[in-house]
Amino acid sequence: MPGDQRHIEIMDTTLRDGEQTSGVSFSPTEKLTIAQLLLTEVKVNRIEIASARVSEGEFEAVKAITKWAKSNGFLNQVEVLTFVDGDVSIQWMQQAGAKVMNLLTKGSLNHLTHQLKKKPEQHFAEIADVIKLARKKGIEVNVYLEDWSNGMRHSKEYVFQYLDFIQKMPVKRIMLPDTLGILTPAEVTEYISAIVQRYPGLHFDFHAHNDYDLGTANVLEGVKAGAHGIHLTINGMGERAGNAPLASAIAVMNDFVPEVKTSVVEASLYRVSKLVETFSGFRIPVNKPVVGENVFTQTAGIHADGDKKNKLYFSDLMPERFGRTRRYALGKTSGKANIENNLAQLGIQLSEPDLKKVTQRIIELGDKKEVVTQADLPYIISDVIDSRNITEKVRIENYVLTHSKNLRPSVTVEISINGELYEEHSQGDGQYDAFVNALKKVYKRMKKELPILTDYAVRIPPGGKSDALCETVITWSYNGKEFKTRGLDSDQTVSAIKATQKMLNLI
Ligand SMILES: CC(C)C(=O)C(=O)O
Repeated sequence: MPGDQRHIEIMDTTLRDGEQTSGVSFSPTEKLTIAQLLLTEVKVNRIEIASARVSEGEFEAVKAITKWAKSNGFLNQVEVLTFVDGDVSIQWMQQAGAKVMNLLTKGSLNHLTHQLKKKPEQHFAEIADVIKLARKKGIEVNVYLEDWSNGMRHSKEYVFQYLDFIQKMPVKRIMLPDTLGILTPAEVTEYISAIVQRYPGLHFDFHAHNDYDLGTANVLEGVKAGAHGIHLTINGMGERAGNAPLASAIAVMNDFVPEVKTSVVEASLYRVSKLVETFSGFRIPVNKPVVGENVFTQTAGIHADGDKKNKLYFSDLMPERFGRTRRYALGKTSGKANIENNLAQLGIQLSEPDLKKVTQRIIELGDKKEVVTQADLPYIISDVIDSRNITEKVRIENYVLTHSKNLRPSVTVEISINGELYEEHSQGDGQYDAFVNALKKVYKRMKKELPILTDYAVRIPPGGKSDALCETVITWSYNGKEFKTRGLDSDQTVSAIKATQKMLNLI
C-alpha cells in the first residue's frame, strides 16, 4: 500500500479562519512564528495567512511572512483570501508580496441572489475578470465556493453551472467549504464523490466547519470520497464552533484511511498546539483529542492495572506519536496501580506497607477534591515515612481557629497527652501563633517547657500544577539541640499544626 498512497494536501488556515475565532487577534510576529513552524516543522503543504484589505497590522504580517517565505522557498505555499473586487485585493496582495490568492466566490444560489443580488452569468464574468488580471500579474489562483454545502443541498444546478464555468479558467484548486458546518458525513461522501467523478481532472479541497461537532468525521469522509486537499486549523480554532482540528484530522487520516498519506509530522502537533494556545489565549479544552491536557491520562485504577498487564488499555493513539507521554492520575479512584506507575516513572520503590499508607493518604486528599500530581508524591512519601517512626503519645484532637478583621486571631485546642485530655484557649499574632500560645498553656500546667521555634519554612511541590499540598518544615531548638519536623496538608496552617504535633511526640 505505501507506494500507492494518494497524497492529501494539507492547508492550514489557523492564521485566517482560525483568527476568526471570536476574541482572537495575532500580532505580526506571532503570525510569522506560527507560519514558520507550520511550514518547517509541522510540514503542512500550504498556509492561508490572512484576508486581503483587513487592516494595516494584517498587511504587515503578510509582508513579514512572504519576505521570510520567499527567502526560504515557501512563497508558493502561502495563500491570502481575496475578494471579487476588480484589482483592489490583487494590489493589496502584490504590495504585501503574496503570490497565491484564494478568491472568495459564491457557491450557493441563495448567497448569490440575496447577498450579491447578482445573476450567475454576471458573477462568473466578474470572477473571470479577476482571475485573468491575477494571472497576468503572476498570481496563482484558487477559488472558494462559499456556502457550497447549502449550494449542493438546495441549488445543485447552480454549483454544476459554476464548476462547468470554472473548469475552463486558469485556477489551480477549487475549494469546497461547508461554510455553516451543516453537512452530515453521509452528505459529504455523496457530494464530494459526485463532484470528483464529474470533474476528474480538477483539484478539490474540502473545508469543514465544526458546528455539529462533525468536523473531523466530515474530513474523514471527504478524504475517502476523493478530496485532494483538506483545510484545517490548530486546536480547531475558527469562525463560530471552529474548523476541523489539525491534530485530530491527521491522526484519523493516518489511522483510518490507509490509502492516503500526508506530509504532516505528528510529533510536532502538540508543540504547535501549545504555542498557538499561548499566542491566541484560546484555551485548549482538557479533553480535546490528541492535544488536551487529560487525553493521555488514565484516572481509573483498573486502567492503570490493565496497562501493566499486557497494555490492555492502550490503543493505536499512543501519546509518544505526538511528543507526549501517558500519565496516571492520582486521586481517590486511582488505586495502587496508578500510584505504582507514577513511582516507577520517578524511579522510587516502596515496601508494601508504605505503599498502602501512601495510597490511603492520596485517597484522603482526593476525597477533599484536591488534585494530586506526580510532583506531590515525594512529599507524601516523606511525610508517611516520617510519621512511621513516631509513636503518637500526643494527639491534637480538636481545634477552632478564628481569623477576623480588627480582632486578634484566637484558638481553642483540645489535646490528649498519654490518654489524658486538655483544653486551652489563647490569642496570638496569627492563627499559628495563637495555636502555639494555647499549647504553651497546656504544657505550663504540666510544668513543661516547649521547644523554641527557630525557623519556619513553607513550600509547595515544584511544577506549579498542584493545588493539593503545602509542606511546612519547622526547626526547633530544645535542650541545646536543633531538630526539624514537617507537616503536609492542603491547608498551610494545618500543615504547621501537623509538624507541631510531630514535635510534641519527639520531646
Ligand atoms: C470565508 C470562507 C472561505 C469560509 O471560511 C467558509 O466558507 O467556511
